[in-house]
Amino acid sequence: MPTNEAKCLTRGSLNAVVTDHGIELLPTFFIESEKAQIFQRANFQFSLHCFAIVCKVVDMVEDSSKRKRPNILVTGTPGTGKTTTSAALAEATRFRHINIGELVKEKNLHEGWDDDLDCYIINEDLVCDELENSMEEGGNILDYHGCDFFPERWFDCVVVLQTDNSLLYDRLVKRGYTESKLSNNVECEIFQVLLEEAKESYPEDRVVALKSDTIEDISRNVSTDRLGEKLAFFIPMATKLMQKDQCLVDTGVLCLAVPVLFHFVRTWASNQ
Ligand SMILES: Nc1ncnc2c1ncn2[C@@H]1O[C@H](COP(=O)(O)OP(=O)(O)OP(=O)(O)O)[C@@H](O)[C@H]1O
Repeated sequence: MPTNEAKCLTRGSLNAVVTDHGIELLPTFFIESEKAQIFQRANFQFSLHCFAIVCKVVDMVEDSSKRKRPNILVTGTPGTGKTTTSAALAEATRFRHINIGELVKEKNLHEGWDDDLDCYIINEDLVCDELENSMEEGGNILDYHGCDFFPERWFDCVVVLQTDNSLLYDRLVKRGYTESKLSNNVECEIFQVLLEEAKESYPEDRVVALKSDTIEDISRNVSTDRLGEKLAFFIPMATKLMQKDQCLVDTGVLCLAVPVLFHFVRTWASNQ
């Protein structure tokens, strides 16, 4: 198995075949490199260990798909509506809304205040450590105006909100932003900095850019009509993932159980 394949693929199948020597497990299971080594040495003869192997396979299937629900990152320039959209999305999906700015403040995940930028200097490592368990579990909507320091594996979808420059300007003025903060953010929007960052940090097919000019845009972005078009997997994906996981477990067990049973019958018959 080529190393790159072993590294990036985590699923496949493991077939048990009855031979003259007993049962051999033939791995076509694409797994992480460490686990791959176990199976590269495969051609396991059937023995009492077989039961342990079956358990291991089932464990691995479960392991490789621990996340039963997707994680979504909602990003964009400040003022594009991340918090408003994430809150609405959380209500529609029943997922957890995590506002990174709030989390940083609440849990002290920063290295002090930056007077020039007028915000906390966040400690990215502390933030990632804080979130790791929840992200592994899935079902999170992260809301932050940056996206390049989160692990790529965390997200199934990265939504980049975009707002017309003059509308954004007005929103930020209403917030009382200083002139330099205003122009920084509007420039950031003009040059689509967040969209570029998202495309560089995540596979393109996971990145969705959505217009967020009006309240109607927000409701359209999280409505079921819109789900059918762009975000269809937000709600159904959780169910699909669970069905797929169950199916993989079932298939793994079935692939092994049938030949194992056959072997027992054959051994029993030959002893008669
Ligand atoms: N699509 C929209 N249409 C109209 N108003 C909006 C829209 N999105 C956001 N707003 C308004 O703009 C302001 C900022 O919204 P919000 O806090 O959701 O933005 P944000 O991107 O999360 O900002 P930040 O990054 O600073 O937290 C709020 O007053 C909100 O009501």
